[in-house]
Amino acid sequence: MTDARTREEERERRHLAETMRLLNAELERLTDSIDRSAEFIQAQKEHLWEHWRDMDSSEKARFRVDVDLSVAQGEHSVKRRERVERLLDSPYFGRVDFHAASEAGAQAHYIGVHNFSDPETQEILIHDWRAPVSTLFYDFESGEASFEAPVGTIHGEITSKRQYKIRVGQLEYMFESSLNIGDDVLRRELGESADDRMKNIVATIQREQNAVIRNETARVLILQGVAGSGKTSIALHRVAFLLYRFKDTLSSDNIMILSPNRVFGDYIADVLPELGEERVAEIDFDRIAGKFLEKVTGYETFSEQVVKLLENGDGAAAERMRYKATPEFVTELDEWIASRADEEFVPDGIERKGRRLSADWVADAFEEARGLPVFTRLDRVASRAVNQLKQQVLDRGGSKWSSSDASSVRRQVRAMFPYKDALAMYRAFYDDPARRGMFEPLGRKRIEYADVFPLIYTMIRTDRQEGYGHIRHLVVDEMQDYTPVQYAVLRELFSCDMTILGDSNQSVNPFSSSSLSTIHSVFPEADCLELCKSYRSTIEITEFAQHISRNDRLVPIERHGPQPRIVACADQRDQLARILNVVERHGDSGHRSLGIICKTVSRAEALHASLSEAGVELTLLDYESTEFTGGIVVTSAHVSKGLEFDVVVVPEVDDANYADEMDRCMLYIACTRAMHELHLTHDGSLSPFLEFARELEEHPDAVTARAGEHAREVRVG
Ligand SMILES: Nc1ncnc2c1ncn2[C@@H]1O[C@H](COP(=O)(O)OP(=O)(O)OP(=O)(O)O)[C@@H](O)[C@H]1O
Repeated sequence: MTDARTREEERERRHLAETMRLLNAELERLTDSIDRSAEFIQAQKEHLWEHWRDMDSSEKARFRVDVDLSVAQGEHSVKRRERVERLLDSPYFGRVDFHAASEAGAQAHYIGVHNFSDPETQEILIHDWRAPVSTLFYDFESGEASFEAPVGTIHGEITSKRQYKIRVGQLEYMFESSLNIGDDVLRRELGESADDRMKNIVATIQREQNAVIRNETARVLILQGVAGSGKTSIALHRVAFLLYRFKDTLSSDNIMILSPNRVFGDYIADVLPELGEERVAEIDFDRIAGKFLEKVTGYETFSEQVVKLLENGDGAAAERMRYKATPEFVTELDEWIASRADEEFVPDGIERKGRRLSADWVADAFEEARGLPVFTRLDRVASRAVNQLKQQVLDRGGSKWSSSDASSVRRQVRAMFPYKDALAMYRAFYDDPARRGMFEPLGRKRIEYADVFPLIYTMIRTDRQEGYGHIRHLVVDEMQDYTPVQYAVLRELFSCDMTILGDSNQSVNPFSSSSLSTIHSVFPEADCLELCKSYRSTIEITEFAQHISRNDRLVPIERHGPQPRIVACADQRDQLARILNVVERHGDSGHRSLGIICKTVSRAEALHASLSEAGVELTLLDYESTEFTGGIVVTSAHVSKGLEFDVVVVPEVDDANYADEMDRCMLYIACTRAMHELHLTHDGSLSPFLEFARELEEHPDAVTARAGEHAREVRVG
C-alpha cells in the first residue's frame, strides 16, 4: 500500500471513530430523553389517579394533552434511536466529494441509510441515500455532475468517490472508485451467502436501478426485468424513496404490495424496516377473490389450477384459460355487461297497497340513474318507488306501510331485469353460441380459477363495491402471472399509482400469462422500463438457465462459481442418496441456505418425508405456508418464485417430469433461484430441456456408503 493510501485510510478511520463518537453520544441523549418521557408519563398518570376526583374538567383535559404530548415525543425519540442504532452498525457506505460551481472547494458527502447531523453544529454528517445530493453517488462517475436540490439544479464536479464496508462500527474495507458503483464491491456483496430474508441493497444500487427507484413522474410504472435483476428489491427501495420524498403526504398506510403468496410476503418483510420505514400492508389475488366470492360461490385457487395443469394437463381447460386471458376478452365482457341494461331491462308498472307507478315512471327513473352499475341502478329505482308509494299510502291515511311492502316493491323492480345477480349474468354471457363451452363450472357451486376474476369484474361493473380508497400506491409483483381481466379488476379497485414488475420468462402458467405489451395495453399511460443485468447467480448458473429459456437481452454479472452438476442416478433410491450427499456436504460448506425445488408441491411433500426420515432437519414450503425459513427448504417451483438460495437442488429432471412448455417454465424458475451452486438429479432419461448439458452429466458408479444407509425404496418426489 502506498504511503498516500495508508494516510488516507488512517484519515478515514479517524473520521469513522469521530462519527461513532457522535452517534454514541446521540444514542445516550435519546435514551435519556426516552427514560425521562417514560418517568414523566408515569408520574402524570399517578397524579391523575390520586387527584382525579378533585380535578375539574379543564385540569383533566390539560393533563391528558400533556400526557399525549409526552407519548408522542417519546415515540419520536424511540424511532430516532432505532435509526441511530442502525447507523452505529454501519454509519455510511459511500462518500462523494463534490465541488459545486458556486463554491471555493470540494466538499465530502458521506451517504448512509439515514440522515445524521451533528447535534451541536447541525452540520449534516451523513446524508440519507434518498436525499437529492446522494444521486451524485449513484448516477455519476468522476467529473461533471449535477443534482436537483430544492433551490434548483446544482452543477459542479465530482473529484472523488469512495465505497466502504463497515460492520459493527469497524471498517472492513474501502475502495476508491471513479466509476459508477464499483464492480469490486458489488461482486463481494453478491458473493456472500443468502440471508434468511431479502436484504437491502442501498450500498450498491446500480444506475439503471436508481432510475427506477427515483422515478417520481410515472403514475403507472411497468418494470420488465430478467431473473435476478433486482426487480423486487428495486420496487421496495422505490417505496422507501417515495415515502421519503413525499413524507408530508404519503405514509406506509397508503402503500400496499400485491405479492404472489404469503411466503414471499414474509421473505421481503424486513427490507423496509431495514431502511427505516414501517412495513406496508400486503395482499394477494387469493385474498381479493375470498373477499368478493366468499358468499357467492366456491372456486378453484390459482395454485389448484397450476397443480391441475402440471399433473394432468387438460387441453379443454387450457383452451378456456387462453380465451379468458386476452385483452379482447375483457373488452368483449365489458361491452356485453354495458349493453345489458339497454337490451334487457323491461320497465313495467309497480303496484302496492292499491297504489301504482306506471311503466313510464319506471323507465324515466331508470334513465335518470344511467351511468351507475346496473344493479345499483335497479336499487336506485326501487328506493325511489318505495318512497313514492309509501308517501301515497300514508297520505291516503288508514293503512300502514311495512317492510314487507318495501320488499315487494323491490322484488317487482328486480323482476324487470332477467338476472338476479352478477353470477347469473356472468353465466348468461356464455349463452352466446360463439362462447359456448367456455364456461365449465366444477360441480354445482364451484367455478374454475379462469372464471374467478371475470366474475369479480362482472360484480364490480354491475354493482357498487368497496375498493381500497386509502391506498395511494400499489406494487404488483410477478406481473406476468396475472391476466388482463385481473388488471382490469385492479384498475377498478385501486385508483392509485402503481409499480408493476415481473418477467415474462417466469410465467407459471403459459396459457394465461401476460407479456409486457399486454399489460401495457391495459395501462396505456404507463412508463415501461427494462432491467437486463442479472445479479443473483454466478455466470455459470445464468448461462445454464439461458439454455432452458433464452432471453437475448439478459446480461449476466461477471461472478464465477462451479459449473452446475447433473447427476444421472441408477434409480430412485440412488437419487435420494445423491441428494442426501449434497445436503451433507452443504452442512460443511460456508453456505447457509439450500433449496430443494421439485416440480410440484406433492413431489416436494414426498421428498420432505423421505429426507426427514433420513434424519435431515428441513422445512417444507407449500401453498399453505406463511413464513420463509432459512436453512434447508423443500418446495415446488411455483412456491419458490421470488425466493433465492445459496445452493439449489432440482430433483427428477427426467423426460417424464419436465416435458412440456409449462414444465420448461418450472425448470427455469427452479434453476434461477440458485446464487452459487446448482445440482440437478435424475434417473431415467434426461429431460429434453437439458439436452444441451449432456457433457455436464455425471454418472457416478455407486451410491456413497454413508448416504446409502439412509436411502430407502421411496420415490424422490
Ligand atoms: N444493485 C445490487 N446490489 C447488490 N445486490 C443486488 C443488486 N441488485 C440485485 N441484487 C441482488 O440480486 C438478487 C436478486 O434480486 P431480486 O430478488 O430483487 O431480483 P428479481 O428480479 O425480483 O428476481 P426474480 O424475478 O428472479 O425473482 C438479490 O440477492 C439482490 O440482493
